[in-house]
Amino acid sequence: MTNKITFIGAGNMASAIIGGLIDSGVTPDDITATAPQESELEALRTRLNIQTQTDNNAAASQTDVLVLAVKPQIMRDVCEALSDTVQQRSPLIISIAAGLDAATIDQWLGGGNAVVRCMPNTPSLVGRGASGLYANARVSDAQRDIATQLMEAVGIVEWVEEEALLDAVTAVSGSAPAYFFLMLEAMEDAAVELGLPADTARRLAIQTALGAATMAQQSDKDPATLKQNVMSPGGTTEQAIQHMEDAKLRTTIADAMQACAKRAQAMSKELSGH
Ligand SMILES: NC(=O)C1=CN([C@@H]2O[C@H](COP(=O)(O)OP(=O)(O)OC[C@H]3O[C@@H](n4cnc5c(N)ncnc54)[C@H](O)[C@@H]3O)[C@@H](O)[C@H]2O)C=CC1
Ligand SMILES: O=C(O)[C@@H]1CCC=N1
Repeated sequence: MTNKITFIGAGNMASAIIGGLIDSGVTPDDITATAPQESELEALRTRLNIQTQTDNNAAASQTDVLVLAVKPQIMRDVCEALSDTVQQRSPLIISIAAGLDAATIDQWLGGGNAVVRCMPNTPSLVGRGASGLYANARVSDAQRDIATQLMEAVGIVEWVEEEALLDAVTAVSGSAPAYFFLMLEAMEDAAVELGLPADTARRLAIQTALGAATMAQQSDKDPATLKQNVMSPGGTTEQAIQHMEDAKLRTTIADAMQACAKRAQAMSKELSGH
C-alpha cells in the first residue's frame, strides 16, 4: 500500500490497526495518528516510529485515507472541524465508530465523500480481528481494495452490501469478544468451585477456547458436528450440554445479540438526530 494513511484518534482500536499495518509491511512514515494530547502520541511514535500530529486538519491535508477512530459521541465535532480540509483533499474516509451511518458521517464532512464504514473488534490487537465493512456509492473498487488491505492487516474482512447488516456484525463480532471473555470468567469461577487453583483453571479454559476456535476454523466439519464428536453417549459432555440446553443458553445468546443490534440502531438515531 503506497497511500498515506491518517488516523484521527490514537486509542485502542487505532493503535491495534496501526500495529497490524506495520507488521504487514506498511512503511511507518506513511502512517500518521492524531490525538489532542502530545503525551498520548509520544508512546505510539516511540514504539511504532509513525508520524504524529495534534492538529487534525494538518494531518488530514496530507492524506489519501482518513480513518476516523474517535468515540462516536465526539465524531460530529471532529468531522465538522475537518470538513473544509476533506472537501479540498477528498481522501477515502473509513469510519470505525459504532452506530454512526455513512450518510451522517458524509454529511458532517460536507457531503460527496467516499465513505467506508467498518466494524472491527479488539482481537485486532493480536492480529486476530474480524471486521465487517460497508461502502457507500462513492467508493471505487480501488478504494474498496485499500479498505480491505487495511483491515486484513489485523484479521479477516467481510463486506456487507446493506449498511443495516453492520448492526448484525456488531452483534456477532464487534461486541462478541466480551461474550467469550464472560464465558472464560464463568468457567474459571466454576472450576475453582470444583477445587482447581484459579491460575490453573484460567490456563486450561483459555487453551480450550483457543483449541476449539482453531478446530472450528480448520475443520471441514460444522460446529454442531464438532460438538457431537466430544459427546460420548451416556458420558460427561452430554450432561454438561443437556444442562446448557435446558437452561435455554441458545435463547439467551440470541436475545443478547438482538439487544446488541438494537442498541446499535438506537445509537445511530441518537447520534445522527434522525
Ligand atoms: N473498543 C472496541 O471494542 C471497539 C471500538 N470501536 C469504535 O472505535 C472507536 C474508537 O474506540 P477506542 O479506540 O476503543 O477508543 P479510545 O478511547 O481508546 O480512543 C479514542 C481516541 O480518540 C482520541 N481523541 C479524542 N478527541 C479527539 C480529537 N478531537 N481529535 C483526535 N483524536 C481525539 C483520544 O485521545 C483517543 O486516542 C469508537 O468510535 C468505537 O465505537 C469499534 C469496534 C470495537
Ligand atoms: O460497546 C461498544 O459500543 C463498542 C462497539 C463494538 C464494541 N465496542
